[in-house]
Order: sequence, then structure tokens, then C-alpha cells
Amino acid sequence: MGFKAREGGGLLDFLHAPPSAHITSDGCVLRPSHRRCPSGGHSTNGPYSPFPIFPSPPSLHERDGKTAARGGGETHRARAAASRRGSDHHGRAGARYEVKRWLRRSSSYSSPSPDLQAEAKALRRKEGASGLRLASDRPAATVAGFRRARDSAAAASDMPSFPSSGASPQKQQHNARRRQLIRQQRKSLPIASVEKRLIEEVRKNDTLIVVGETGSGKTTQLPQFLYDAGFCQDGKVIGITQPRRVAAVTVAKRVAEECNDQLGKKVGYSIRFDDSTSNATRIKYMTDGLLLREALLDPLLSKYSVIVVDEAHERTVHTDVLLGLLKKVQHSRSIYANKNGKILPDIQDQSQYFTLKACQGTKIDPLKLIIMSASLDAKCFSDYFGSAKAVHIQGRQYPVDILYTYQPESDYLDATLVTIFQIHLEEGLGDILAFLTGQEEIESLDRLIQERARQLPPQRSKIWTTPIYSSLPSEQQMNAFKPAPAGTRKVVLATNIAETSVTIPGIKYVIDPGMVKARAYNPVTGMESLIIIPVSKAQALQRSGRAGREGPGKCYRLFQESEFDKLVDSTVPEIKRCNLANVVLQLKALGIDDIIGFDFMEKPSRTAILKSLEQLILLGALTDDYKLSDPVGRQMARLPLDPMYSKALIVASEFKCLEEMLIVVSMLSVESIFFSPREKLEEARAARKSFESSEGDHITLVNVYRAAKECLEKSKNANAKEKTMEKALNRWCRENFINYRSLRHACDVHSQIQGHVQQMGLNVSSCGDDMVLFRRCLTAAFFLNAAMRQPDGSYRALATSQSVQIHPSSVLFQKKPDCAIFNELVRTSQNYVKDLTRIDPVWLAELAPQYYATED
Ligand SMILES: Nc1ncnc2c1ncn2[C@@H]1O[C@H](COP(=O)(O)OP(=O)(O)OP(=O)(O)O)[C@@H](O)[C@H]1O
Repeated sequence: MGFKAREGGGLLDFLHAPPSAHITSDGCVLRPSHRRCPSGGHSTNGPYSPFPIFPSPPSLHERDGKTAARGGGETHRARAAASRRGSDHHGRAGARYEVKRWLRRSSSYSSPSPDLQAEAKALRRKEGASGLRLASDRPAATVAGFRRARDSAAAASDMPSFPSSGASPQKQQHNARRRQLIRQQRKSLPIASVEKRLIEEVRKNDTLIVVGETGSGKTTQLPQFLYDAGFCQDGKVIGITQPRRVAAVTVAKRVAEECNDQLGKKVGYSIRFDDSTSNATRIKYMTDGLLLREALLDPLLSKYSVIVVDEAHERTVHTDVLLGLLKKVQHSRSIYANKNGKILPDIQDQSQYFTLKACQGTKIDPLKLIIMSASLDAKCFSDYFGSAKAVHIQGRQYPVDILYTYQPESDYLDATLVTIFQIHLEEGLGDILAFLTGQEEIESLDRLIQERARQLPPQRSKIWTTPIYSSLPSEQQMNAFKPAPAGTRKVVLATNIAETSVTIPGIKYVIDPGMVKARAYNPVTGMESLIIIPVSKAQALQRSGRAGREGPGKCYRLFQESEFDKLVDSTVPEIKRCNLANVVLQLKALGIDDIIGFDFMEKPSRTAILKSLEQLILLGALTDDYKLSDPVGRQMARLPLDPMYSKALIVASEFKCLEEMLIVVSMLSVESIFFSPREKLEEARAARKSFESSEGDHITLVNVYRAAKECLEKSKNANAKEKTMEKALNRWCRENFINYRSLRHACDVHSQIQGHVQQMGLNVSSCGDDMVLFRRCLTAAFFLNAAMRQPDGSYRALATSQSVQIHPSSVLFQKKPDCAIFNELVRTSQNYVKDLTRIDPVWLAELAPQYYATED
């Protein structure tokens, strides 16, 4: 007997310039002194000249073509490296630097150069004499008192810092000084001198596109200008969306402080699973995904007077869907509100009936929309919003020197390591921000830095590394925003979550290896994967913009200048390279039925949309006539998870094993739970064995979670305090080669999703040790991801007929089951499936008859 799946089942010119370039009002690009503008134009931070900026960017087609030509998959990395190796490094003018290999050859730093020794002595003297923190001293800047900006920023990360009535006189004095500094700093931002004209433009135009260089003050200042101009009258709110949670949180904290108010009052933020707003909140920072969810409850987004879509150049899938939705909302609000701002009583438009009915009687004004970024293709956005006006805010606060390597660097991780120490040993004070592609790279570089740092001579200042990536629990992400201890240089190891919007206090040096981990999707096979590819010019510009925010900065690009010119202008919108099931489900839940006809800024391929519709029907979220099913589809749309995971929770409630499925979904939502340091591979393997289930990885994860919980219970029973319990868990993780951070994150996700399912009234019960029942449930949930062993020992993914291999990290790697379900398909040198559970193939036809039939 065999089984088969059933049938049917243009960027602006200035992007090419270093970020310290300026565009003058005649549109001319100015670069730093060694590159004079031919027309002799000059840049100023001063006069603001709003003008529509419509250069001719490369057509989308051309850009896509370029992207395609760079190829796909991990091979990008090799190809990029190969092309760097082969490229000409006799440079054009531009700063270059050498990544000094001596650091690698030398096993210790016992004889630092005499001038380094002198520097170390001087620093010690300075610290001893003044008690100044090493990393807090800043080069003099244009703003009076800016030398202390670091101190203020440092305090900002320990928010809230405004005086309580009982604050000591010193504290009050400190706070007063800090407030004055912030006022001065705000006044010196390029955007400050154009406040009035900017507000005029917002009043005149319903949609405005604002382009301004990184650090010019868009994110923190514009919402405050709007507030001061009266856009929050009648209790209305200014909403600012960010593609990333960390940006929404840190910017809200900063703006609350600038307003001298407590976070959560006038200024707040709202991100998935974390809301810091109140009825008093008028300036609300949030993720774009969160605003989409709000639209499910308030389809006209009636509480907002203005919505600012920040960092729109990122073109995340949420940004793109949001832009389409906002366009629709803007239209509805302008035509359905009567003169008094009330929704018209007589609703003619049937397609809008439910949306408008829900808002009848609400006071509603036209919605102002502002699209913002330092690096966006203004024409493209303007066209989408019916020739909307675009304005450019000139100037940046501080220059950033861009340095390229003389030589191509074939190993960017190694080059990053060397550059970190090169800066540490040769450059002045200031913290370092290095961009890497993911948690694994960050953790291995972190270990290497610690190793090397131990070899530094004792008189050198120390290095403090702090990671920041999306799956890191938020309290740990916030460490990156804290000041380094005295006599220490902070080195922030970040993924692209720190690429836009954020100001990390103390950062003077940015290291950009020029690589990023990005999603890729093949709509024909339905295969989604993560690949490492070169960044776009827009991303490189954003990265360099993280320096030069508190004083002049430097950005070390770990590639040659000729390579920069070859980068694509902007990132391919995520909507064109991801599985759309989630987007389609959200749109359906928003009452948008015609997905193919939806006004996307850039339409995803028809095949990709059809594929996701098909997937949602198979999961039971849509009916056969493509309508949202009730209750399954509605429940799935409410859960902030990938549709397949949402379905797994609903199915598990029926199978009475929701407790176990909650664990699995949480553990799969974070980065690798196990860690295996290269030097202790055997020990790590042995430790892992104690959790392993011969049935597969899902049950293994359940075992880890249960064991961790037992460890916590033990210390709880011994009446340990919370801190001691955490320490015990941390120790247990180290002993068992479990990644403590990932486990902690999984616990957070677990309690949050549990809250959701309980609210939905799902039955949270456990199947105990009945793992056959649990495996059957996994089959019913993940039947679309099933693989069968072939006579030659390889595997075939049943849904796509692709040949795949079991990933070596799976407990089933050696066991070679006949049939298994899996959760992830990774494309490296070949197609690997990860996170597997052995199943009986008969279960497929039994539990997913809509998709599988037995072959006679
Ligand atoms: N948390 C903070 N701590 C210290 N200074 C800050 C902080 N946030 C912002 N600033 C200051 O305000 C300036 C403007 O920041 P803002 O985020 O508004 O700029 P932006 O134009 O939106 O930049 P980007 O395009 O990079 O997001 C920064 O360059 C920095 O000097």
C-alpha cells in the first residue's frame, strides 16, 4: 500500500552616497570633502525645502532582475565572497582600512605598542582622577553640553527617570540638568528647524511621504510636533508603526522621557504580548503587525487621527498589508463620514457594510497618513498613494565616516572579530555595534570575543559583549541599551533588528559585514527557507546610521567599495518571498474577500496567493468557497501564530493534549533549544541523550520543558527566592547543554499563548504519557509536512514531491523512520527537514482524509 497527496489539494540618488552626504534643494548629492559636487552646491542643516522628489529609480522589473541574478540560497554567501575575492581592489577614492590579521597570529598581547601603553596609562589616570566612565566620554560636539549626552542616554535606559516627589536634591538637580540637555539636543536636530513647515504639509496633504537622513529626528520628533499642533484634540491618538518590537519599545521610552512624562501615559507602546498604554496615551508606538490586529476590532481605526508608518523601506509583509489596508481605511473615512464627522446612517456600500456598521455613531475625521524612512523609494510610494506629496528633510546631526576594506574578506565572522579588537586597541572611546545574521553567529562570536579578551593585557580597558536578536527575551534585549560598566567598552552583537530606528546609547563604531538572513519562498513547491544573502544599499545605509547619533561615528564595511556598488538598491519586499497563508487569513478576518484583487503596493504572485488559499482550505480555516470558517478560521486568525501552529493548538484541544502542544509550539517558536559548543561536542551529545525520545524531536522538546519545570519546582519547594530559582535554572541549563535564553523565551511565549487559548475557551488538558495519542495529534495538525522514506534511503516530502534529507540535528537522523511529519524545511547544500516525529503512514489518510487517500 502506498500514499499520495490528493490532487489540487528606485531609490533616491542619495542612496548611492555615503550616509553623511546631503541633498541640496536643487537635488544635487553632496559627499564629504574628498568628493565635491560637480555643480558646486553645498549642504546645510538649515533651510528646509519641501519639494516633490521624483528621481527615476530603477524599475521594479530591473530591480527584481538584479536580485534574481544574484541567485538564491546559501550559495549567495559563497558567491558574494567569491566575487569579492575576484574583484579589483585598486580603489576609487574613499576611505579604506585593513583588517589586521596580526591579532589572529598572536596568542597573547603581552607587548602592546608603546603608544598603546601610554594610552592605557593616560586612561587609568583619567579614570582615577575624575571617576569618569571610560566609555562615557564623548568627543566634543556641536551642541553645548553634548559631552554629557551619553550619561543622559545611560540613564534613559534605566527608565523612568523623572523626579518623584521624594527625590533627593542631588537627584532633582541631576534630572533638571538632564531635561535641559534633552531640550538642547532636540533643538539641534535637523528636523527641529522645519517643524512649522512640516506641520503645514501635513495639514495640506492627507498622505505625506517624509524622507530624512538617519538620526535627523523623524521618529522621535514628528509625533511630538503633531501632538503640539493639536492632532490629538478630542482624545484622538497619533499611531506610529515600526517593523520591529525593540524599536517601538525603546523609541517610546525615549519620547516619554523627552515629554518629561511617565511611559504609558501621554506616550506609550503596544507590541504583541506587551501593552504599555493607557486611556491617556496620545502618542502610541507599536509594531505594524499590532495595528493590523487592532483593525480586526476597529476596522476604521477610528481612534487615530494620524498614522505614521515608519521605516517603510523595510517592506515587511506586515508593512505592505498595512499600507493596503490604510489606503482603504483612508478612503472609507473620507467618504463615509458626514459633516459632523459621524458615520453616515445610510450605508449603501454592501462591501463596507459590516465595517461601517461597527463604527456607526463614532466621530470620525479623515485619516492623515505619513510614510517615513531615511531610505525609501519616494516615487514608488507616491504613485501608490495617488501622487502623494514627498518632502525631504535635509541634513544629519553628525557625520559618519564610511570605511571599506582594501582586500576582499572571505570569512566575515573572522573579519568582524578582528575588526572589533582593532577598534578596541587602536581607536578612541566609544562602543561598537556589529551586525551578524543570527543567534548562532552571535553566540559563537561572543565566545570568541571572550576568549580573545582574556588575552588582553590587564591594563587595557575591558570588553563587555551584549547580544540582541529577535528571539532573545525582551529584558535581555534591553541590556544592549544599558551603559557599559566603568572602564569597559560595550560591544553589541546584533541581527538586523537593531538596523533601523533604534539609538543604542554609546555606539560610535558600526561594523557591517554586509550579510543578512532573509526569508525565501518558492510558491510552486510551497517551500519557505531562510537564506543568508548580501544586504541591500538601503540596509547598509541604515546600519551605518546607527553610528553618528550622539557624536561623529565610523562605519566599517567588511567589503570593498566596488562591492557596495553592486548591492541591490532596496530589499525585495517580504510579501514576494514568503508563504502568504498568514496574510490571507488576516485579510479574510478583516472582511477582505477578494485577495487577488486586493490593492497591494506590489502584488505577490498569483501562484503564491492560490497556494495559500489552498493551504487554508486544507487546514479548515476557509470553507470551499474561500470564506472564513467559523469557529476554526476565526479562532486561527485570533492567535498570533503561523496558521499551521494555530491549527495544531485547536486540534490538540480536541485530542486532549493541548498542554503538550502548547509546549511544542512555544519551543518551536524560539531559536535552538540545545547548544553544542565545539569543544564539548561529546558532553553535549551525552546530555541531550537523557531527553531524547526515540519517537522524535517534538516529544524530546516536551521532555526538556518538563525537566526544566521540575528543576524550577524543586527550588520553589525549597522556598527559594525568584532570583535563586533563576540561577538554579541557569545552572541546570548549563549542565544539560540547554540554551537558557531560548528556554526562558519559550516559557514566556508559552504563558502568553496559554492566555490566548484560555480566553478562546479551548480545553487545556494533558495526555500524560500517552505519546501515541500525541503523535496522532501531531499528524492531524502537520499533515501537510509529511515525508516518506524511499527505497534508496532518502525521503520524499509528500506535499511537494521534493527529495529531502533528515537534518543531522534531529533525533531521528540515524533512526530512519518509514514516515514522519516535520516542522521546518531548510535549504543549505541540500534540502533538510528538521523537527520530526515518527508517525504511522496509515494515520495520514485516517486523520487528514481531505488531503490523503490510500493507493490500491
Ligand atoms: N534613546 C535615545 N538615547 C539618546 N539619544 C537618542 C535616543 N533616541 C533618539 N536619540 C537622539 O535623537 C536623534 C534622532 O533620533 P530619531 O530616531 O528621531 O531619528 P530618525 O530620523 O528617526 O532616525 P532613523 O531614520 O535612523 O530612524 C538621534 O540621532 C539621537 O541623537
